[in-house]
Amino acid sequence: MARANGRPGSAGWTPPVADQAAGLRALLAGVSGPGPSPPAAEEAAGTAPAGLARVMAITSGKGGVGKTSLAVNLALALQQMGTKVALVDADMGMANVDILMGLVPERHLGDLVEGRCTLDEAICAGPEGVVVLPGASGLWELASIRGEPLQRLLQEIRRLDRLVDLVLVDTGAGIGEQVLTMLRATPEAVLVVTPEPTSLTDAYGLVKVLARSGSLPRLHCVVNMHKSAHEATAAANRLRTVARRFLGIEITPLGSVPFDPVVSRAVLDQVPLLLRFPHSAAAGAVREIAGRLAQAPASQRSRSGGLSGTLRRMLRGWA
Ligand SMILES: Nc1ncnc2c1ncn2[C@@H]1O[C@H](COP(=O)(O)OP(=O)(O)OP(=O)(O)O)[C@@H](O)[C@H]1O
Repeated sequence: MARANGRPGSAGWTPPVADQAAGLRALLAGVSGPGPSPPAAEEAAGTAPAGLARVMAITSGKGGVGKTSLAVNLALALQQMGTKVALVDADMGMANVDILMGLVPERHLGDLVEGRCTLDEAICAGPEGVVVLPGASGLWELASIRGEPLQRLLQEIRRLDRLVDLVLVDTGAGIGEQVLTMLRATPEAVLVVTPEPTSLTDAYGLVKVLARSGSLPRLHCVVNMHKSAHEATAAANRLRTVARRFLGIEITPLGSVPFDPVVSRAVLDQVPLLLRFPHSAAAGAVREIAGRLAQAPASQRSRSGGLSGTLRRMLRGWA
């Protein structure tokens, strides 16, 4: 469980205190066993086993485009709309979901992967009841676990799959091996770009590498930090058009978030934008994107099985 940072000025949400942590534990206790493993035939047929969470990566070709800010605030917006959300910080180099949410986690994903703690101990109660699995390490370690420790981990992750409706995974940026392995295994991904040519080029580069591997998630895109609606539309269209024309891949635009100085102020306060500046233009834009995301049909391709299914595919990718 996590401690709150207790920073003065962290207004806008009540940080997790003992009873919230206990509430989360109680919720997990209600999800008693690991549940049935999704049968191989079901997975091959591409039908999602009932009760397992939809999984979506939040990724980018270039760093610093606002991927983590979007992941945190999308999680909040969706939760406020009634979707139960878990946010997994899998950005190993720059794991900072906890910082943006004002949490001080005692455990993280790496501890769970290496069997040093249970899921209950690794997760934190974030604002609005978002379940947060903080990062730091754990992805490389995943590649080498086998046998009994792996089965234990999969059981724990299946509990998370049945606790929430949606798992958002904040990945690292770029085309590193960890990110690619994760994206090849993930059913859906939101590609975050800014209107800058470097961001669009790097995003296209990422899609191209994934396309060559023949295994890529259903792709959505969000244009962040735009200066005008026209600029945002032009950027989304450019990315869409080149991906369709040269790679034969569809990227569905989900909307855009304007450049808004309150985003950085919320980061400084370590309070998510949606709670610190709920009436800002950027917060409104995030809520619109969340609405579209909730409406978009979940991917049913042979990629079902919640986060535990994604994990199994990642392990096959590394094998
Ligand atoms: N819409 C926005 N308007 C203004 N500033 C923004 C906006 N979105 C993000 N930022 C700022 O951009 C910076 C980078 O954001 P963030 O850390 O979320 O990006 P990232 O893509 O996750 O970066 P990294 O690759 O380092 O993980 C932060 O200072 C954040 O406050």
